[in-house]
Amino acid sequence: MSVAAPEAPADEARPTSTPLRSEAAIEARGLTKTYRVYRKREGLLAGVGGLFRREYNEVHAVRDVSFRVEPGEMLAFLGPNGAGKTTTLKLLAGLIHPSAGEASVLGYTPWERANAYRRRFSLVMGQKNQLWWDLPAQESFNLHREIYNVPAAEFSKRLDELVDLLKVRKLIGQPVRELSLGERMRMELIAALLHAPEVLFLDEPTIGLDVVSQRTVQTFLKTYQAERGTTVVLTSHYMKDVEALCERAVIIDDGKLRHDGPLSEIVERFSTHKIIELSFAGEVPNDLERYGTPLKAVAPRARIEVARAEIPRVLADLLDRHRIEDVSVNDRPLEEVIADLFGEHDAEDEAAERALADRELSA
Ligand SMILES: Nc1ncnc2c1ncn2[C@@H]1O[C@H](COP(=O)(O)OP(=O)(O)OP(=O)(O)O)[C@@H](O)[C@H]1O
Repeated sequence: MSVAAPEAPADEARPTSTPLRSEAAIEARGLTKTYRVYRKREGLLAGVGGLFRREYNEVHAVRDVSFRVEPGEMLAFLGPNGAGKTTTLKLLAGLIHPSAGEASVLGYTPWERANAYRRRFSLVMGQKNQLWWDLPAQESFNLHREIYNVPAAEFSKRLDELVDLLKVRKLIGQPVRELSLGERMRMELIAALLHAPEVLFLDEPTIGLDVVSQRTVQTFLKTYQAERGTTVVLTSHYMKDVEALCERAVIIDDGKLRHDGPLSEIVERFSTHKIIELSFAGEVPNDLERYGTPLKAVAPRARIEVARAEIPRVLADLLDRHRIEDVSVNDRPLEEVIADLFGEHDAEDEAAERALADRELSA
């Protein structure tokens, strides 16, 4: 006689879809999200008609994206504005359903929204305030303790460590609306980490922060992640965050995956130019444009940006025509390569402006 095993409570149930390969902390396969956006038609008549027969446009936010994140890895998830980064993170956090494809995070299908999964990850969005605006952060932390069922002793210990690491002990009793953007982001991070998630999705955690706060957040994330082995997916427009924290990057553009590999390969793969640095024995010649684009430098040194394919010819020409004491050929900084790739030369200004507008809206 066989006895049916009692059914696991829906909450705790593991995903029922076909298990994906291996023990990756996160795996996305063919992840696709298409939004349907109501198309408003011009004119009164058309508007009235639209009440009866709605027309929609499709926005292909994420198209057939596949990648893996290993346990304990910190992955940079990069792309220009509107590339589909936030949508991907929302899918992985189970906030929205995909139009097609599969994903597995810690063995769960995110959009099945098992409570057991919710307790094991956190999503921090730099542009969204998740704490109670009018209450001290401490109150929001207490609420998180209740929601996530964190035992009191563990909660106190973690909170103690986090406030020290993020240097906000004196501020946790102050209403959140009185905090600076940098202080508020540190509180957001604390709230996100109080239940010790194994996976952390960070969407622009340093957006709009001043350089000092940016560095505090970076240092904190680095220390915390190294100690806890948390798996992190980080989106950021600040390449300094990315360079400080991640070794591997996935790049998406227009919803499609364009690169998945070491950060160092990005420069190799996408940089069309290199920089020749020269130290002249005499005067710096005034016809450097013939070799490429001269960059700022102090005599007797000079820097020229030169197309990669031209480097051997330009070097030979320079050495032939001038007395040169020292020469080196260097890659362009990652920040510049990414900015070119995304056509976002003023990404930092743009990000700061967006954060400011966001702050004004929520104030
Ligand atoms: N709820 C929605 N309804 C319709 N379209 C949406 C919705 N959310 C996002 N989109 C669109 O999907 C595309 C991808 O947006 P998403 O926010 O994922 O990009 P992103 O890479 O995070 O951009 P950013 O760096 O600017 O935050 C964009 O064209 C955006 O306008």
